[in-house]
Amino acid sequence: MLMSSSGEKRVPFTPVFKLINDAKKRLEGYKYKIIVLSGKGGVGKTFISSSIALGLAIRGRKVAILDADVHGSSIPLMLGIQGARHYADENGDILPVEGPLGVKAVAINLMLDSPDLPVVWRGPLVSRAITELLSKVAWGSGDYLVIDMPPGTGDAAITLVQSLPSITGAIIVTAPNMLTETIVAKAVNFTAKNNVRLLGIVENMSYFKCPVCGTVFNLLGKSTGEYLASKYGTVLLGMIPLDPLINEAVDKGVPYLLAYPHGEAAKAIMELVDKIIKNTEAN
Ligand SMILES: Nc1ncnc2c1ncn2[C@@H]1O[C@H](COP(=O)(O)OP(=O)(O)OP(=O)(O)O)[C@@H](O)[C@H]1O
Repeated sequence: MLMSSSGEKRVPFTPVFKLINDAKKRLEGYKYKIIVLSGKGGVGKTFISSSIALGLAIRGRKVAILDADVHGSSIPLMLGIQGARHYADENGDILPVEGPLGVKAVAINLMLDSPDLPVVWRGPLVSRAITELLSKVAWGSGDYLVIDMPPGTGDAAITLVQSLPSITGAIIVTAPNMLTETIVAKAVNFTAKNNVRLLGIVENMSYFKCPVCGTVFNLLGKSTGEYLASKYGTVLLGMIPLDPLINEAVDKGVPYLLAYPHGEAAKAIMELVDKIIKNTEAN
């Protein structure tokens, strides 16, 4: 600690570029970093990110997940670790919370006194908080880091992408007919402008298959995933059906993929995970 000439205590100020460098170094231990984004809230981005992380762990990969959706942080809920809290080691480094199947999770929600407290921060503060968080987590090493991105394509999303070393690819989550076209276009442009490879689009809440008669209903409207993928020169990685058991599992505090491994959406998620593995590990 330093003292000013008038005797006031001074501590060194860490500039943002140093935090970004520190964050990059700390994340170098992960072979593949996948960002999951959507241009619009409520399409199931958090459900898809947490399920990809768990699915990769089911396939034997060492996985970590970052909940960067600061205002709508719900990864802990989806992983069934809502009551857990982050601790720091003796160096002050933040330790990830170990979730099911050894998935390491980092989330602002796991640092709050109560998960119900709103995070009332404006854009610049959110960006700084994310960078600072990334620069202080003892991530260790592993195969995959999945990042549930902040909603939209604004400041927080840009800062995050700039703080990550060598992003393997991005997955855009969409849902049928939710004004998808412009929203997906924005997300696609975001990846292009930030030089991130687009792995593909996932259409969530694609359809509902009646468990009794097997009839398929397009409850949210006609699927647009295939059309959007071809329009933006990418692939449709998966169509995940609506499954009421997802919220039932969340309410029970158990991840859906573990509670209902034979559920309709679980099968589609595991197919998606296998495509991700093929796509990333072959390159
Ligand atoms: N395929 C699905 N079938 C049924 N319910 C789903 C499905 N996908 C997500 N949900 C539910 O929809 C709600 C919104 O999902 P989620 O929180 O993942 O969306 P989000 O895009 O991250 O939202 P936000 O941007 O508002 O945080 C949750 O209650 C989730 O359990």
